[in-house]
Amino acid sequence: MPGTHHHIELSIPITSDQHELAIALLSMEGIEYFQEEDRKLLAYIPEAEWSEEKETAVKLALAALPGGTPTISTEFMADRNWNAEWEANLKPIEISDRFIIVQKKGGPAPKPGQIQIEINPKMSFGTGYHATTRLMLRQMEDLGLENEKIMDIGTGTGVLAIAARKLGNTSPILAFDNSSWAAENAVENIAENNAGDIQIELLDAEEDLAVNLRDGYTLILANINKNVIDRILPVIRANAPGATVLLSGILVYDEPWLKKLLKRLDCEAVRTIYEDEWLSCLVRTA
Ligand SMILES: C[S@@+](CC[C@H](N)C(=O)[O-])C[C@H]1O[C@@H](n2cnc3c(N)ncnc32)[C@H](O)[C@@H]1O
Repeated sequence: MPGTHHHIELSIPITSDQHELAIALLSMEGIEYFQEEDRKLLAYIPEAEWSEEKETAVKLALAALPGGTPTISTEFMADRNWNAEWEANLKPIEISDRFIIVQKKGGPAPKPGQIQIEINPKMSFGTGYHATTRLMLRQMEDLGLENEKIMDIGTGTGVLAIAARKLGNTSPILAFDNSSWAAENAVENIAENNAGDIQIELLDAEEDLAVNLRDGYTLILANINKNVIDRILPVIRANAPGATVLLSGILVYDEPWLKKLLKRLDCEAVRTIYEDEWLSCLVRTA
């Protein structure tokens, strides 16, 4: 894939009980890559997106933390082998009785009936360490998605597409992301899990959705964020009538906004589940 992946690392000195809130606040600023450490949170922004305005926006967002904006330090991070660094930090994470996510090398044996997904996340989102991913996986468990034609919007590590295959889905899956890093990583994770025949593309949901939806997807997975969902749900409603849409990446504080959006689009919230300050909503578009 072309392009480099230089990043700015923000080091935010906060205790781990503040990580979830800080991640939520920063994700509203479009920041999606985090690493949680003992006494700090590290956040990564592509170099091209870092500016004085962005720095001000980050500081303003973090002002909502108890104690106010912490002193943030920044460091330029040249493209490098994130793989090894993430692997060193990751621990297996049990999503439910049905799913456990392990890093590439090893992990505990799954319980009877439990599905093991191996994720080597590099810098992509979707390690299972974030509540929004866990909520998606838990929603998917009992959907009976064997024959659904699935579109996975913002696939990150590819974790949801892989999970769908491991739940017995055998129909076409299109998984895409607008980050080349994620798209590359998803391809590797799919191979690692022998979850073949998943089409991975570098696409932007806000530009390329309508044309791809014409292929007749019946289940659309979208763990993204409020702003993108606000713009793409009407496109899904118009171009994939009757499809089921599984949403995540929405803060509980934004549930009233979601309800209004669904009402406006004449969609039904079939099941909403929660973890920490996040929710996932299963939506029927007709
Ligand atoms: C919250 S992560 C979800 C990753 C994974 N699906 C999961 O559930 O863990 C959101 C992903 O959406 C991607 N993304 C954000 N905006 C997008 C857009 N407009 N089009 C395509 N992908 C987008 C990000 O690069 C990121 O990988």
